[in-house]
Amino acid sequence: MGLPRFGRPKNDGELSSNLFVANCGSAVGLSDDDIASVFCKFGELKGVYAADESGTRVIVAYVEEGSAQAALKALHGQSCPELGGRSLHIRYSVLQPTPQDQASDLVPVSITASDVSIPGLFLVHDFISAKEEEELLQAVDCRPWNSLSKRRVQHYGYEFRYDIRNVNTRHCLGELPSFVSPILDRISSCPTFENVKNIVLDQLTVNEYPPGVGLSPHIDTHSAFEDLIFSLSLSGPCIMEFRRYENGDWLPRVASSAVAKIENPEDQSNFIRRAIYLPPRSLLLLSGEARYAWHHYIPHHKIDKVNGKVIRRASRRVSFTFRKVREGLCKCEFPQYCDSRR
Ligand SMILES: O=C(O)CCC(=O)C(=O)O
Ligand SMILES: [Fe+2]
Repeated sequence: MGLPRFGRPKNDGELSSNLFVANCGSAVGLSDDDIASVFCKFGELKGVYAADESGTRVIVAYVEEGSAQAALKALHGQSCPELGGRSLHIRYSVLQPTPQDQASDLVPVSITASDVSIPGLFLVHDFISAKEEEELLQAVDCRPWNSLSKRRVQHYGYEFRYDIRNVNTRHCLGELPSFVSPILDRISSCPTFENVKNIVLDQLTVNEYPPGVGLSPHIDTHSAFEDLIFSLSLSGPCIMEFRRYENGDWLPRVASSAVAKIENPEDQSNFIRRAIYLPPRSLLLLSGEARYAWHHYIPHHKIDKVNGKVIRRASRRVSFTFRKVREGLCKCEFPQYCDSRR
């Protein structure tokens, strides 16, 4: 089972026993226990949960609505001395059904990219051997991991900043490590991928997902990265789902007005969905429409259903995502999803 999911109340003025609290969390050095020790003064707590992957937003869930009301009144907009003097932004939040979990059983999971039928999406099975997989895992395991709220990451080339969903192009961390050179060479000579020969991939994000942990729906920021995004899956399988929203929805992640939509993407206009199974050692390419116009995400499941077969997530999945940092504005054909056009 994934973590409980919360969203903005449907009606203004609707009370709830849960609070969405922004500006505190693990990314600013405050543990769930630190936060609980402040909020428990207003009533019995059910728990403190990460609201998203930012590490700066949490859900504080009370047993009683009155406790949430009292905490909101006392703490909203105030700087909180027990939490390092941080000024908390608080609103009500309601528990959502888990549409991602339920609906993923309804969307058929394709094994091949041609079955998914999204232009620009490619999948190559067995792109690397089991020995190469082992070597890549060993290489990253002897380097330091950065812990996010639910998964660990490593960045090479340029650091990816989750708060702005972008990279700092002025801060280059150096070349990509030599242990990925054979992979990069193979990508440039792989006949499945057109137009790749002249592209120098210069940013690598390594993600390590424990079982049951996925990734929220997102489009990699257009202005941050060029067209081709490669993701190599190692160690364990997962499914990746895709959503194409009718109206587009590029939103800056840092704007407070965007929070509800990010927290609860189901609130947005209608979307169509597809899914693909990503086995270990496969290489996925998102390009063109698949990269620019479809949200991709990994459901927070411990078990995936693929063609009626139950597939258990392994003790971890590690992915290597290779991208090319963009210089200048994005000029894609999908302005409704593009931050360069806002
Ligand atoms: O883990 C993956 O395969 C995808 C990662 C991803 O979408 C991202 O880092 O933007
Ligand atoms: Fe992504």
